[in-house]
Amino acid sequence: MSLTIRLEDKQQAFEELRDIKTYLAGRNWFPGTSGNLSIRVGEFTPEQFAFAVTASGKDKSVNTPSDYLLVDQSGKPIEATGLKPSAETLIHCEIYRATGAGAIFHVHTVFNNLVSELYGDRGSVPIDGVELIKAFNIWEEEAQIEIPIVPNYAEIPRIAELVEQAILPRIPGILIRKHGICAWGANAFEAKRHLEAFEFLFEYAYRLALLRK
Ligand SMILES: CSCCC(=O)C(=O)COP(=O)(O)O
Ligand SMILES: [Zn+2]
Repeated sequence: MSLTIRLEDKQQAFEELRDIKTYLAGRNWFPGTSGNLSIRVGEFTPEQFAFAVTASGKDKSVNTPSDYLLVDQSGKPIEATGLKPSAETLIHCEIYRATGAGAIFHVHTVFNNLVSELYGDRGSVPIDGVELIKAFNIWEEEAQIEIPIVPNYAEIPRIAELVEQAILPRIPGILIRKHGICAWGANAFEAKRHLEAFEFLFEYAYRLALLRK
């Protein structure tokens, strides 16, 4: 069966990507062309879906007419284009397949890199009782969560194959060690809320570790 994407759905996804890219660039969360964003478009089954993704290597603090393209569940472009999908598209493919999410945002920040190294050997970042855990729809008092960390490899398929096992049911994100965070949600609004909450919690975890030293 072939994928049919409505023009208006594609345009809406590209507009939403531009808006969130502009906002995150304003927070300086795309240093050195790092980071990538995607929004799923159309019907979803784990075997077949499509998403709009940022093109590889672009300066994400600049908006141009050629910043996004549509790819399928294997990360292959589904329209004729001279653009290359993000080098990390396969990671997005695996997250969509495993979670059915509607949007995935990946950023490199100093705090997410620091905590991924601080807790890298442990395999997850522990967060204990911080109010902002509620941004993940976890409402219990003094909730304790673990944010999973996967190793960083030069070959993206090696990272992608670790994603499914690493994902924890209540936690809408994974850290790639000394690389960055992929956060997701049912839509762009939720993925942004999750990303901001993760970054707050990473700064908190880093500063708390320093205070306790
Ligand atoms: C310059 S950062 C190295 C690649 C990376 O980790 C990243 O997030 C950006 O890659 P893309 O291909 O999506 O531009
Ligand atoms: Zn990256």
